[in-house]
Amino acid sequence: MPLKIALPKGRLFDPVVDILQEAGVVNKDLDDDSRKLILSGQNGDFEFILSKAVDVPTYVEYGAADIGVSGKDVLLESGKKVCEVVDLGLGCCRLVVAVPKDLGITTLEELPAKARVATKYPQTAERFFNQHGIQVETIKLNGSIEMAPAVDLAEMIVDITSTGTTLRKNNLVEIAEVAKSSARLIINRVSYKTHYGEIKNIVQRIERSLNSKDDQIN
Ligand SMILES: Nc1ncnc2c1ncn2[C@@H]1O[C@H](COP(=O)(O)OP(=O)(O)OP(=O)(O)O)[C@@H](O)[C@H]1O
Ligand SMILES: O=P(O)(O)OC[C@H]1O[C@H](OP(=O)(O)OP(=O)(O)O)[C@H](O)[C@@H]1O
Repeated sequence: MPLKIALPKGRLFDPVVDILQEAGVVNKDLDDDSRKLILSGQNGDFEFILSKAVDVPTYVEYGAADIGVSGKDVLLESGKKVCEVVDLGLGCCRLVVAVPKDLGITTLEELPAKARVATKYPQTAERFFNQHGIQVETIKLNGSIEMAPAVDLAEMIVDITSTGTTLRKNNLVEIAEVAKSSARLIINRVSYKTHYGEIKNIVQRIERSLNSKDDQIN
């Protein structure tokens, strides 16, 4: 039986495939544009499941995939029970609270009571505001979150920022950091025991490859 690896389509796909190729886990080109969603590895040793990024932890938790790659942001939000084994150091971004610049708010304490927060990450946002003793109403969106305050859907947002361009272009300013995120290698808890040798070998090859890259940079 080939090991099943769930890969996120979208922005993480190419850099993740590069890492797997550098580690010698994959030695053929994988294409996420071919409409084919299950791809086989070179010697029938792996099967690659091409999933929406947000669904990878689900495939891995249920054992439909033994291994997967997911952003930490998605892992935090999903609450799925998987083993998180390697920080791949890509897809680096931060989950932040941001408000319209012209409100002049700079801290969480200045937020209006029961403010509405638009976000793709309602669980993570709720948890964060609860921890800070702030009551909010979360409104779940699936994209273009930065638009919400401008159209009076919400007073603030919790979303990913990387370069800061999207916040700036939409007249928003960050007032707090919720979490840092990067892509993680995750393993199904049962597979990690039943296929320990094979999976450990893959993990070590990826870690060695990442370390040798770090050595070349330093
Ligand atoms: N601007 C960014 N810079 C760096 N990493 C990012 C950025 N935006 C998102 N990410 C990371 O990449 C992961 C996948 O994002 P991607 O946009 O491919 O999927 P998505 O958010 O599910 O979008 P879609 O709904 O279009 O599939 C996110 O979960 C996050 O960890
Ligand atoms: O700080 P920046 O470098 O501008 O990046 C941040 C943007 O990147 C992501 O959006 P994405 O392109 O995935 O679109 P989305 O709105 O559909 O999530 C994220 O949701 C932010 O909107």
